Amino acid sequence: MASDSKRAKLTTEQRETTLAPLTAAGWTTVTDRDAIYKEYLFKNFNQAFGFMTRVAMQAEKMDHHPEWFNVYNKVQITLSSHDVGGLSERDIRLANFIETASKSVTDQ
Ligand SMILES: C[C@H](O)[C@H](O)[C@H]1CNC2=NC(N)=NC(=O)C2=N1
Repeated sequence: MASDSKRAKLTTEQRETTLAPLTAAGWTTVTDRDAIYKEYLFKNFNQAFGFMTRVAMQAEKMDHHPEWFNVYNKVQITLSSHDVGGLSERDIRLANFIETASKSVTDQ
């Protein structure tokens, strides 16, 4: 049951409660599909790639992977659950992890 709901698309009510803090943090809903998006800017490539490394480890742990694009200090991320064709709890969990990871980026 719990794992079923994690696999299911978010309900309207879940969207209102779980997406609000992410929207406030700069995530937007994608217009042409059921997905969320945010662009992160870091100081340099090292910071961007360090951040991506943390996210990659977590994504692998969760078996839930971002669609992303990186050029130098810019990382553009889209999250969606391909198996259900839209947003699920896994996207919310990964987005929240990504937010935390982005804040702990420091100079190496
Ligand atoms: C076989 C494996 O469990 C699936 O392909 C996983 C891997 N990572 C995934 N990532 C995302 N974003 N959506 C998925 O549906 C998904 N499915």
